[in-house]
Amino acid sequence: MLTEILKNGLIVSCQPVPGGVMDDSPYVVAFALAALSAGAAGLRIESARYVAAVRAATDAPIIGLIKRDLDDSPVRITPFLDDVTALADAGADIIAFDATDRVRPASVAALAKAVRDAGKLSMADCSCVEDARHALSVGVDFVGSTMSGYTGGPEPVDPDIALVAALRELTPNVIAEGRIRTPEQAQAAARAGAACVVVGSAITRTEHVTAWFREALSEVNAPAARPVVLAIDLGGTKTMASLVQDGKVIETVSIQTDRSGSPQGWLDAIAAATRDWKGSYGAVGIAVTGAVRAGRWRAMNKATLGIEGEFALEIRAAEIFGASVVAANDAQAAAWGEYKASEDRSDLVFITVSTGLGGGIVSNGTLLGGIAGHFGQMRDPDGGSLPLESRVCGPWIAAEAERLGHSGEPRAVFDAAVNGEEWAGVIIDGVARRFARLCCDIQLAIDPARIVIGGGVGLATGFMDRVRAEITALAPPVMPELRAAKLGASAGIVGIADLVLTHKKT
Ligand SMILES: CC(=O)N[C@H](C=O)[C@@H](O)[C@H](O)[C@H](O)COP(=O)(O)O
Repeated sequence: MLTEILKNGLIVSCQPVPGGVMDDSPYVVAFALAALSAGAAGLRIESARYVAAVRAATDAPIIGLIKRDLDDSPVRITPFLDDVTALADAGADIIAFDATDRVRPASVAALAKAVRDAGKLSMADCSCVEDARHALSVGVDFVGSTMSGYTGGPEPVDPDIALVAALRELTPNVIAEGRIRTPEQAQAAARAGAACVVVGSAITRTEHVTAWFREALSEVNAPAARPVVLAIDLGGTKTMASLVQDGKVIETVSIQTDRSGSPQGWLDAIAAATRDWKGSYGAVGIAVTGAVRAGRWRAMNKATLGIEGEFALEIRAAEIFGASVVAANDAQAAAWGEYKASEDRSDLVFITVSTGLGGGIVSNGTLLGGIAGHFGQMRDPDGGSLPLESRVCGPWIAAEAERLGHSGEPRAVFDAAVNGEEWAGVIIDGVARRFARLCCDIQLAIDPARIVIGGGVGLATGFMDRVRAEITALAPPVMPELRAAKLGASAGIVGIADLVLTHKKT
């Protein structure tokens, strides 16, 4: 009977802004009667007090709920069994309760039973299909999309029509609810299979509707702001986060990367360090050590940063930062930064040599994604099973120096080489020779117009000259054109910030 009345109907949720000027019985009753006079099929009313007041004014179907803010549970909508009784006594026909899978004082099954025992119908406010499946298995009468978008992460703007459609696969008793703000969205929900549609804020929260219009108007008059990007460079020892606008770094924070931590922990730490910037950026770019493919991150060398399996970096970061996210390998991002920093639009290979050896390739104006440019993982013909980067990096220079009884500081080894100390020259030349071979191989494989070199070792005094000398000695068919990187440590930050705006997903 009730199901028939509500079929294809509009339910108006009359929930004033808590503590607002309309948060009083006469307003709630007036909203309810006004909605019914215009053809609403039912009402959704919060609190036993307001349910009783509306029930005294109309016989129309009422979905009742009680909202509570609990210390020990995130569940807000009708958390207690006593709430069910209070709503039933106040005259609700349908009793709605949160049916999400979270820490809660009363189980979904117990609430459904309490509603049944009170002789009322139940509505499970769900956030996903699993919530609904469970709620139906314990005998609820209606499932609603009410909680979609409210169980963590940023609040979406649009209604979850896909969830409505998915709920319809489980039962015909689907109520679409949440962020339905236009007649077109209500139609979309009905077309997706909703038996009835709840509209709240758009009809009965004057403050919200006013703010929507005010914000829309202020956008028209605001000067065309250049987008600000939160750019993050997550490395094996240090993580940098900057606000970047128009290729310029506005502000930067730096934190240690907790190497024993996890990707989720690293993102949480960045979110905490950049908390004050929330709201001042519109998109997020993350450059990471390791490989990124289709937004998913995995380690290439677990010694640099250990990640178990694959991590859904773009999706998780979007949840945490509340903005769209583009992720890329750090050296690829730096390659893109160097490409954009120069006027030259010819193909470029970027190689960075520091604690490891990484790189990126820009071909035909496009940054190649996936593992393209992971030169450090290529085989060293004289290095046995070790990857090339284990003998073309700062730590190897330091280890060799120590083995020969000298200071294990790469910079000191370079200084000694510049000063003509033979032991140091031998170490650096060994690195330069392997690096020169790599450059010649890259030239044969990709034939870039230039190879841009960065990193603490790559840009150390005298290194590029030694590499050029080694290349000349190899007499390759085409001489690679070596150039020094321009951006230094900010290349990754600037590059990923630009990738975000050009949406160059890797
Ligand atoms: C998540 C939650 O607590 N939702 C509550 C449920 O009763 C209300 O605050 C919403 O106003 C109601 O769901 C209608 O949605 P909208 O106001 O977006 O049309």
